[in-house]
Amino acid sequence: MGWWTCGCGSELHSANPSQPTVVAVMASSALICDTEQWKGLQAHVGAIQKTHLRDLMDDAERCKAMTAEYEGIFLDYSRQRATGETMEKLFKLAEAAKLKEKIEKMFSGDKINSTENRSVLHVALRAPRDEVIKSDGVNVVPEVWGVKDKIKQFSETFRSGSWVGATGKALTNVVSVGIGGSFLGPLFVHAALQTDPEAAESAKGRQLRFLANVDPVDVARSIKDLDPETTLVVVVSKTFTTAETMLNARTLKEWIVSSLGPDAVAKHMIAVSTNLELVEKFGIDPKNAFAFWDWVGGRYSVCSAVGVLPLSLQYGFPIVQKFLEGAASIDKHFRSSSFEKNIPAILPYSQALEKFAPHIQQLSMESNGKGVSIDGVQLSFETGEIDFGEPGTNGQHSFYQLIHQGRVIPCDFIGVVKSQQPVYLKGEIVSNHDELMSNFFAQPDALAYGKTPEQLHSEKVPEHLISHKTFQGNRPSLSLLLPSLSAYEIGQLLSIYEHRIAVQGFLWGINSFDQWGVELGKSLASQVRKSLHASRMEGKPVQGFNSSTASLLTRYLAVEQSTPYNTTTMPKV
Ligand SMILES: O=P(O)(O)OC[C@H]1O[C@](O)(CO)[C@@H](O)[C@@H]1O
Repeated sequence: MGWWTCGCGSELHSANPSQPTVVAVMASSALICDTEQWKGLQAHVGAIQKTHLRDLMDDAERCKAMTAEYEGIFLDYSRQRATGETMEKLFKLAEAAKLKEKIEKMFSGDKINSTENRSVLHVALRAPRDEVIKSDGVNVVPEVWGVKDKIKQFSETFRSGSWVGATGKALTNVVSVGIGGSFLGPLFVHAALQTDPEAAESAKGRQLRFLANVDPVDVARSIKDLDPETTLVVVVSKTFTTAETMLNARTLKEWIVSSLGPDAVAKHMIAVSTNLELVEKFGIDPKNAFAFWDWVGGRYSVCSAVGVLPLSLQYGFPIVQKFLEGAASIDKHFRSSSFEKNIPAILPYSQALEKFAPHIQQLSMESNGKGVSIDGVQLSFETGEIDFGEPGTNGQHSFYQLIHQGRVIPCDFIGVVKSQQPVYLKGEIVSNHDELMSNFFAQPDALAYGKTPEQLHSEKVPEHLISHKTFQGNRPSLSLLLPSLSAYEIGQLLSIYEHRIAVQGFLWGINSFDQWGVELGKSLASQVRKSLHASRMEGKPVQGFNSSTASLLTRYLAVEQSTPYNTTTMPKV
């Protein structure tokens, strides 16, 4: 597994400075930007912008101080445009935002997702069996372990070959159907485990695939070369109403039924949901349904049956349990360490972001892309980040030019000391992993230092191309170095970023756990769906849309599709 870089659109201190009255203690509906601490930080940051990272990096004491370590995970944030004074001011800001209290409320099951009146308890999903975490006065940990025990048992039966399909054959392939949080988290963990030697050994002879997008081409990809006889479909949906997931689930049901008959569904389809009634209505045996709870946000659900079930089918429960233990270790660190030493609590100050997987993109952008405070007050500063990234050196051959000489985009570099798959070729200067990591160590300095006009002169760059802005550097980043990347560290990494995103939301004073925005697109798609149906089936003209959408739809409908509407057609690939 390599390393990733990440970007975002803004920095904390670029918030709009025109704020109303200064208040020292925040009233419940006051914005964080109205506090003295925010304004003090803003003024300080304005001053620090004048100091180049080259000069900040000259101070070895400062560099040493701007690090944190936990269980061998090492964070170096010295390439942030910040000093010890900045950090003090940030921690004061955290106090003003009541960060400690908010973290405690999350762990204690308070209904901090106030718009949905829900606790936010993904930490309970990885809590040890004897821990007590209450929501609505009820300890949820035994319920969590009840589902985990059921998954353990089911996955052992499945993997041992005792669970047989409709034709008596053992099942070796799993297609997990789900989208958003019901897909991206499990995909990330699967991608990371796939190359871990221990996990790979456990997964020998098995396949785990995902079907998320509603494009029929993706259906074709997900079942290419699979035989329904040896395939198990896991339908994963918190609500069991998501249009894309349900259509994909019905499509794979048809794939199974048309080949093995209707009774095969009981052996070839299982589900994960909070809505067990709808699971049963769909035709899945309730015995083969795995529950989770409304206090688990979709995008925070990878540690529930959403991830634990498909991953246990592929890798076995013991490996997945190690992943959960890794996440739990960070939960403990996050809850109990002082902010100065607290890795997830320090990360957000950098305002850089990761995309070690598209999972983190959803986690961050769906959580913190908000325009009002948790009390509904319009924000006068921007929240949220635009997150993107690439594994290893891929980004270097793609978007890094923008980061080096174009916009300032703070980055996180995530590296691993021990490769999952070490390679060394006799005669090569370095091992393949050292080659990868050479770039991990070099890029942050290239971003921080850039090139001075003197250097450019000595490189004989034509005079007219040289200015202090040619390659100015001063681009912030942070480096996170993990000892290795086994299931345990994968869990740790996940938990670090989950908490990092929560801290950002707590500081900004927003609700990171609702997602009203995405609902609008869904309801508009539903109008289009009705219109397409009416036009295709009843020849009705396109109506009720603006002229642009109407003409796009008319153009789309003008071309006859190769799938007639009244017969079932399946992918041919
Ligand atoms: O698990 P469900 O209910 O199918 O929802 C899938 C995804 O849709 C969203 O609600 C919106 O994209 C996500 O928050 C969620 O992860």
